[in-house]
Amino acid sequence: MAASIAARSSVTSIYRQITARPSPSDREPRYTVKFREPYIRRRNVRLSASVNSNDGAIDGNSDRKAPALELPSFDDDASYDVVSEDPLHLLPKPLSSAQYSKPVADGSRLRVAYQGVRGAYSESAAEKAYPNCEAVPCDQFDAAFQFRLLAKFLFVKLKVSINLSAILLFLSWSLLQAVERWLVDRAVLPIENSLGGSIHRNYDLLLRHRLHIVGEVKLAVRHCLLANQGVKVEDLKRVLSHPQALAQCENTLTKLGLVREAVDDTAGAAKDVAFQNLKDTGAVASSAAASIYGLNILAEDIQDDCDNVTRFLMLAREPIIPGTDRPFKTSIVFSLEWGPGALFKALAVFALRQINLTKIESRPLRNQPSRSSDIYFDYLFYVDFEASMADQNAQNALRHLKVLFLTHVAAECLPRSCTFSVLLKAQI
Ligand SMILES: O=C(O)C(=O)C[C@]1(C(=O)O)C=C[C@@H](O)C=C1
Repeated sequence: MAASIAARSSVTSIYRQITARPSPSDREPRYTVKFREPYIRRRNVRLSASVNSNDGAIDGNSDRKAPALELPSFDDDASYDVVSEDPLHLLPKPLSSAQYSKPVADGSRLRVAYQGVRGAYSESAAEKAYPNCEAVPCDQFDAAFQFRLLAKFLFVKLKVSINLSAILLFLSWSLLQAVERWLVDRAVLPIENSLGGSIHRNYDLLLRHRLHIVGEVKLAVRHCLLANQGVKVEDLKRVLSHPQALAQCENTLTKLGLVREAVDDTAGAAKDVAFQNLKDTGAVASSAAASIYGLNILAEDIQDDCDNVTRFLMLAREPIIPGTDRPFKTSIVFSLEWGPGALFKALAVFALRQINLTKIESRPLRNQPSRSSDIYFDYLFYVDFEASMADQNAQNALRHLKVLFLTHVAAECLPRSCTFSVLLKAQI
């Protein structure tokens, strides 16, 4: 009987000890799975693979032995491959392609929320991805929305037309909640920077929200040191900015000996400096922020590397179906049962099919009981690869991944995969 993982919001799983045991009959180690104490895994990860319960064991049967885990073979990997036209029912759902700059169905402009105030880099990213969009500034906090009923009352009952950004800011609605609650059509989320690396908090946010990646955009980020008119560099004692921006300007700020203070976004820093007419405090922000808030540019291009690029993801409520007519990129997230070479074997399913990986990131899996030895963590692996989910090759790779780690080891729905996005490179 097939059980859909997606249907389970909290998946009961079991703690297992994997031991490698040399088998007398062949030279390759065989892995046996020994179940120990049961525990509950509560994950908010959207899962869309299905698992055959005949394989055993999401029920926590403590004596069940799992079959041997086979190593991925470079000779017989084709045995996992199918050429059928419709294998998708076994696989993570294919998601999204992009709807760039198209008006929404009612003819109005696409509303794209970004975190921060006017002049933030995220605003430029929104405008780059969707040139005719209405970019909507939004609060960053991921807090629960306390005024939902009030907003519903205003919008639905009184049909009040109020400036959207004012409402979003007033209500402290988070960026991603704004999309989820249909106030905007897209959200822009910085995910990675060429100097600072991955923006981990935003990786975690991807899993906490029911949104799909529908595109990405890369933006050259050129930071300026801004101050009020008449203020000189020597007058400055502190500097305000977003933590990522402060980190990207580490060398310059260290040379200047400025005390760094983190705020929610770069443009917000510029706004604070201007509105409070601060004389001993500067801001690291864009030249656009300088002109919006009437600040002077004391220094340009102060980032540690002149090629400073941030990659932003575009998120939407609805996925769109990937095709094979253009190049696609797919993002998946999964976790692995630990054991020798587990990650190597997982990644081999892509290498075997000449599928190029463009990014791998790991994050600790939260709310997990610690393993007995206390030295192992569980991880979520985020992998981006260059293929479309409509491509048979990509489907086979994910099937292979599933066979290796779901059917054999897991009795318990591992990998807790999979796709939360497919995005279209060609249009970016
Ligand atoms: O503060 C801003 O202006 C942002 O858009 C945020 C952000 C980020 O989170 O990385 C975006 C681009 C730059 O890397 C610095 C800051």
